[in-house]
Amino acid sequence: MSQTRLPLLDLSQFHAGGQARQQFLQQLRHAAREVGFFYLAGHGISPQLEQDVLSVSRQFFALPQQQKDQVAMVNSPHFRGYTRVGGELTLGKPDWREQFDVMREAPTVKLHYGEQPWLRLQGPNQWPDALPAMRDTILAWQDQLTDVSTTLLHAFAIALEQEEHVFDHTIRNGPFQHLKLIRYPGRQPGESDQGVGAHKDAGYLTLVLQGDEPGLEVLLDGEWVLATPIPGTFVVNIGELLELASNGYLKATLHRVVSPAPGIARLSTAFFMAAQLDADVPLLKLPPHLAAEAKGPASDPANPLFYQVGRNVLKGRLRSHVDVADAHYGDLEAVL
Ligand SMILES: O=C(O)CCC(=O)C(=O)O
Ligand SMILES: [Fe+2]
Repeated sequence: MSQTRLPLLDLSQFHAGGQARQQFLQQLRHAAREVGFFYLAGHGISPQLEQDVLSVSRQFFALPQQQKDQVAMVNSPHFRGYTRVGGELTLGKPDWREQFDVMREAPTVKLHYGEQPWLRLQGPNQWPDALPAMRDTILAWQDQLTDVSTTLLHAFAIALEQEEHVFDHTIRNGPFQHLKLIRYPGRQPGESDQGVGAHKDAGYLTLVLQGDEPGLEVLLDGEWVLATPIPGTFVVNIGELLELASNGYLKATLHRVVSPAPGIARLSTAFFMAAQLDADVPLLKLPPHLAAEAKGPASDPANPLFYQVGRNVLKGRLRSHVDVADAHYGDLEAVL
């Protein structure tokens, strides 16, 4: 495994304008095209909020198992709440991490016959009674990460020589937000080291906050490269929606997390932003010099992407959380 650094970009250069902005856009295009991953500094999110999020996450995972299970995801048709170690699958194998999933806080939609099944993704989050401050901290975090992701989406549009607001109609009613608080326990001898198996993310963009422990690895030119945590930065990666929108010009890159050594736990938060559920993936008209390099998205025949965002998101959720699928979507699995 290599220790090579991923590119590091500074978002304050984008806001500064002039030469600094041009340099940022050039670096962004290069990082997203060649690597699919980069560190982001200068994002403007307060270090205090970051500490509060990691602290509430630590407190949550330290709760007695029975209290965590009170907010188990299997209670929620909206895929919100707690998943035990081994409860989520990647490539059909259990991931050795426990996690707490949050999305946009919304009322439940009453589904009528013939309506789109992905409407059922909308609804309330679950929150543990034991941590009354958790809700406000985590929702503030989700909102701030949404703002940073939206700024990045504008920057991507410009970097691809599009109108800055070319993606806005796909997030106008509120992009699809999905936040995970994650804890990777140290592996015991003989146990699997699949913290999370090799995968690409499905949305537009992902922002990962790593605590102090390394573990996130990125596949570059056939080699797993460690994304060493850098304080004050997020790791940003391109998801399959941006790859699809740019006809493969931008790259969604495989990555994984290797479990920490025995006795060490790794904390992270991952925020995935996609287009709103009722959107279709926008297909950009690239200028000829960029289009010449856009060879189509690298799709996995075993897991075809749908251009309809809600359908794509629901398919991903059903594959990852089989218990939720069985409990709440038994009637739909054949359709998807
Ligand atoms: O925990 C991390 O560092 C990354 C997690 C990840 O890639 C994911 O959940 O999609
Ligand atoms: Fe990921």
